[in-house]
Amino acid sequence: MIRAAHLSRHYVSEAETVKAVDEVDLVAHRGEFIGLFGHSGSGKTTLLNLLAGLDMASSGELVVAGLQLRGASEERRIELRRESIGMVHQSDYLIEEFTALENVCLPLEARGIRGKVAEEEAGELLSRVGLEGYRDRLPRQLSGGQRQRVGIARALTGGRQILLADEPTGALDSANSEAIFELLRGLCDEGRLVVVASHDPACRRHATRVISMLDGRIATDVDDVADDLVTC
Ligand SMILES: Nc1ncnc2c1ncn2[C@@H]1O[C@H](COP(=O)(O)OP(=O)(O)OP(=O)(O)O)[C@@H](O)[C@H]1O
Repeated sequence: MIRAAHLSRHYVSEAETVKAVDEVDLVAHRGEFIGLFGHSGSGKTTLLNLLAGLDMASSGELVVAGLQLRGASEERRIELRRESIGMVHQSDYLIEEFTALENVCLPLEARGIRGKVAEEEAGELLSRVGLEGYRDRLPRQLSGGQRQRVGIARALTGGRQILLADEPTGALDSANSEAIFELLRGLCDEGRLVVVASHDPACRRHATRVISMLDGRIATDVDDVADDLVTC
C-alpha cells in the first residue's frame, strides 16, 4: 500500500539545509502495524506528512494506495486522503459542540453521505472502537481515551484502509495507551495498514514491525522484526 524509494524532504534555507527525511526506502503492506520510533526531530512527523500527501518530497519516489505522489495535484492528494488515508493526532480535534456520532459523521457528509446512511456507518464505527453506548455524548463527556477512539472511528470513515497516527497516545495514561494500541492492532488484523509515530513502549509491543529513524534516515533497530527494512 506504500512504496517509497530514496524519499527525501530537505528544508533549505540560507543558513542551513535540514534533512528531515533523507533517502528513505520503505515498503508497507496491508495488515501491518508499523511503529515509527526515533528521538525528537528524527523525522517521524515529516515522513507521516509525506505519506499522507500533506507535504511534498524534495526528491525520490512515493506511491500510496496506487497514487504516484510525485507531481500529483493537490486535488488528487486531497482525494487520496478522502478515499484511502485516515489521520490521527495527539490532539483529537473533535468538535466540542457535536456528539461523538456527529463528529464521526462529519467526513461522511463531506463525501455527500448524509442522514440515516451516515449515522449507520458512524454508529458501526463507534461500536468497532468500543464506544457503542457513547454515540450521543459530547466530547467533554468522554475520557481522553474515549475521545481518541472517536478520532480513530472518524479516521476510518469511508472504508479508508491506511491509518497514519502521530503520537496518538501522547496525552493518555498507560492503561488507555495500551487499549488504543490494542485497538490499532485489531484494525491491522482486519487488513488495514497502520503506521504510528510514537515514543510509547506499548506501541513497540503491539507493532508487527518497528522502524527507527535517526536524522531523517531509517536506522537498524535491535528489536526490529522486519526483514524488508532498508538499512541506510
Ligand atoms: N518547516 C520546517 N522548516 C525547517 N525545518 C523543519 C521544518 N519542519 C520540521 N523541520 C525539521 O525537520 C526535522 C524533523 O522534524 P519532525 O517534526 O519530522 O521530527 P519528529 O521525529 O516528528 O520529532 P518529534 O518526535 O519531536 O515530533 C527536525 O530537525 C525539524 O526541526
